[in-house]
Amino acid sequence: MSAVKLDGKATAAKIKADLTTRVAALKERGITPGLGTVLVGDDPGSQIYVAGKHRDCAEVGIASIRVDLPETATQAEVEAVIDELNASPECTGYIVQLPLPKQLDTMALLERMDPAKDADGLHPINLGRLVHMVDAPLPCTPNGIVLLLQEYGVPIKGAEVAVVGRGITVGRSLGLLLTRRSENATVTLCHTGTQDLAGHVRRADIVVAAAGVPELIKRDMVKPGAAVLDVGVSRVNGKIAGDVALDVEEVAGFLTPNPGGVGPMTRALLLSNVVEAAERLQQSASVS
Ligand SMILES: Nc1nc(=O)c2c([nH]1)NC[C@@H]1CN(c3ccc(C(=O)N[C@@H](CCC(=O)O)C(=O)O)cc3)C=[N+]21
Repeated sequence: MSAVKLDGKATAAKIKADLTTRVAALKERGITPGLGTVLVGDDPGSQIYVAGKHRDCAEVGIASIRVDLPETATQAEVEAVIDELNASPECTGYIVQLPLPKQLDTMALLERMDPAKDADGLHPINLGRLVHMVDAPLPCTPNGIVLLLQEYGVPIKGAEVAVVGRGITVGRSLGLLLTRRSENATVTLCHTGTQDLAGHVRRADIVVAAAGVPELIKRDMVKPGAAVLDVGVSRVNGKIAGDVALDVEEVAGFLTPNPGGVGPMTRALLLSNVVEAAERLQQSASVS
């Protein structure tokens, strides 16, 4: 047996085509969506991701504003950039690339952002709204994972889902998303303190591997026919190493390629958050 490919690249292209139309409509009404990125330091991986985000923006007609700070940047320096982006009418949404260098207080910086411009959906107010199950910009990777499953008709309602990894950007947020009434999945959130990882993964209809440990999910841990999503972006000898072993392909019913799976979806949903923020701006401008 071989798994159906959950093609994130193709699904992201469809999302971007829709966004291109909406961006054109916004521009006709005098609003140009603009994404800001704040990158601190010179981690090569982060440089690649940020460059990719600006390319994506150009592709759908979103303006972009790139702010790069040195590895040694102080809290006050990053705060000044955040204040500027909060105030800038050209910037309708922005992200602070994570992780930040150790000297910086990530939580204080996230809290300083205007939640209405939070393109990552990681501002504590917006994550709080997700906990409360009310409308808010959603974290991009979890949102992309749900849309990819829906695109391929993988049932979410009632499914047993093993999420491996409890990071804010993926695991923890995805648990919140999948357990909303509209998704109604049953989620087991596994982490480094989990006693029997293989046991939890084996019961799952959907496995999301977001631990950042190469080949953590092995073939004999996967229930035949399960949908497996690989969020791993570790680099081994310069090549992307996912959290899922390659031969999982032989037992899974659905599998994301990596690259070409979850990554492109994350990027498309970032653009979607920027467009939605601009559309809300346009709506509030037209009623007042
Ligand atoms: N505030 C913040 N928001 C983020 O969304 C965020 C972040 N910080 N820090 C780092 C992670 C990582 N991340 C990726 C996004 C796209 C790909 C992606 O598109 N990858 C391509 C391959 C690209 C390559 O070859 O390197 C693919 O999967 O096909 C990968 C990784 C977003 N992150």
